[in-house]
Amino acid sequence: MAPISIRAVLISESVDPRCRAILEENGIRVTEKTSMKKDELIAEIKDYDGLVVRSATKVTADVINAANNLKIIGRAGTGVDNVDVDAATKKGIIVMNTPSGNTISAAELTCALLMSLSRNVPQAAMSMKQGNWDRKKFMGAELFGKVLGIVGLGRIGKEVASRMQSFGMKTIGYDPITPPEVSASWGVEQMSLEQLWPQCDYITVHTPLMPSTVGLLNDETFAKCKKGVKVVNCARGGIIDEAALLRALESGQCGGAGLDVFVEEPPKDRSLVDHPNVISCPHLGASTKEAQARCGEDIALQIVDMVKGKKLVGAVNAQVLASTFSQESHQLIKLGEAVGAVLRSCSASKKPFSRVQIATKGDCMESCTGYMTSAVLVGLLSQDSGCCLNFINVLNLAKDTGIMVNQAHYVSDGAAEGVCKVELVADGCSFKASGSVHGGIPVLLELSDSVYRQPVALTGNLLFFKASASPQLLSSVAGLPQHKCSASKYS
Ligand SMILES: NC(=O)c1ccc[n+]([C@@H]2O[C@H](COP(=O)([O-])OP(=O)(O)OC[C@H]3O[C@@H](n4cnc5c(N)ncnc54)[C@H](O)[C@@H]3O)[C@@H](O)[C@H]2O)c1
Ligand SMILES: O=C(O)[C@H](O)COP(=O)(O)O
Repeated sequence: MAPISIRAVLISESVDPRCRAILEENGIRVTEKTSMKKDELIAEIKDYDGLVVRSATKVTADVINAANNLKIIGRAGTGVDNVDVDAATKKGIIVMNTPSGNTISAAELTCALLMSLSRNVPQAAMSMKQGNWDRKKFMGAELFGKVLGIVGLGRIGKEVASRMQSFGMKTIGYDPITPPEVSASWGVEQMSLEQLWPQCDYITVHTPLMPSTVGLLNDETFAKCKKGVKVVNCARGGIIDEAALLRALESGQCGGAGLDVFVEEPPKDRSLVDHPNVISCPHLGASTKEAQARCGEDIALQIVDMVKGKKLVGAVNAQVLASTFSQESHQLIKLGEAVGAVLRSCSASKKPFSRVQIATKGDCMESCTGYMTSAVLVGLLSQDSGCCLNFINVLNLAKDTGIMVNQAHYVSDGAAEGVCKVELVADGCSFKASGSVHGGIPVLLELSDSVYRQPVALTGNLLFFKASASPQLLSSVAGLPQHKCSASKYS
């Protein structure tokens, strides 16, 4: 994989200064422009290869489509719901985040809200500032012995669990991916949401915002909870349905809410913020010096490592790309792309492609199974796609254009060299090619039914000439005397 060149990065939010410093130390020009409106961002983004954001910049499809040079969107933080990841993937742009940099800070704020809810700390502090001394009004309840339901048992959910266990809370939870035995090892008993709702005194959500998590707590689920349940949302606005929460607070079904995040930030509708049983923060989960230093530094280092071709860390939409950063992958990628390009030329008059079958053989090809399909498809589809094709978008493009792609790997049959065989079906005709790497150079071994006695180096410009085996014809094309030419079906 050719190194990804990043010369200019735009930072569109307040990101720790270490981010800029690290990028600049590595020869990347950095511009910081915060609080841009959408139109300003659309106008500005054209000049950059990289964009670094936090949660406030909405990197919509409009912004992405205006970004002709953009190669990376770096999120100095966890949630990427403010980035249209599908649009970025389609355009071949890497989306990268720093998912562990603010875990502890977000977990600590969640715990602070749980404690504040149990003892009315913000309301009492406000009352004191107003000159009152009201001991009765702010009667609280101990957390000790209460049940905390944690929905989403990833990084933050886990840290919240261990901290609240030290207060003597019983922690139960639900997560569709984290195995129950794993969460049990850190003291969280997993169960279905149906079982969880009625048991909880407190519920905290720690899932990403996505269609399946929008409105996890809604009118119906609130009704299944204990009367007076208290809820915390330090994940994303909308995971707890805001209108349902307000109704539950008003009816007393919900006894209090701690909110760090809102569907609209800042929220124009202040009904929740102003409710006496709600304590809220302006999205402060990651707002600590430590978290910001980690996230700012991490995103810059991840970008630099990628540019230097060292490794790819934190990419959320480029799983294939991550396996292409090893030295040995470079020649194999060239091989796949070249075999794809040869087949593209051979089948030029027979489009569209309907099926591509890729088979790799031999131990040395085992490591490339993750990216060989993408490499072949890049070679095959590059000229016709009309967009910049790369390992981030090529599988999607093949799928969108209805090309059926199969890949298989076969263990070595004793032959030392690894082989990559590709069969392409276009307009009912089949085209086949196989290649290998000899002495660091990708070579063609077979093309359709012709086997080359002398492997053909897949470098530079190649002319494939199809004719019946006739030394006279070949000598006239090559401009050489007959005795110096040998011909097969393809030469
Ligand atoms: N308030 C803040 O400033 C702040 C800071 C950091 C992160 N966050 C938010 O917190 C979220 C969680 O962060 P994390 O680092 O723990 O992420 P994570 O990916 O480690 O954990 C998320 C967990 O949610 C689980 N999940 C997915 N769908 C689910 C569902 N339907 N029901 C239950 N669980 C489900 C996943 O399996 C995963 O284990 C982020 O997506 C981000 O939006 C907010
Ligand atoms: O997802 C995150 O990382 C948090 O919500 C933090 O967002 P922020 O970087 O805008 O504070």
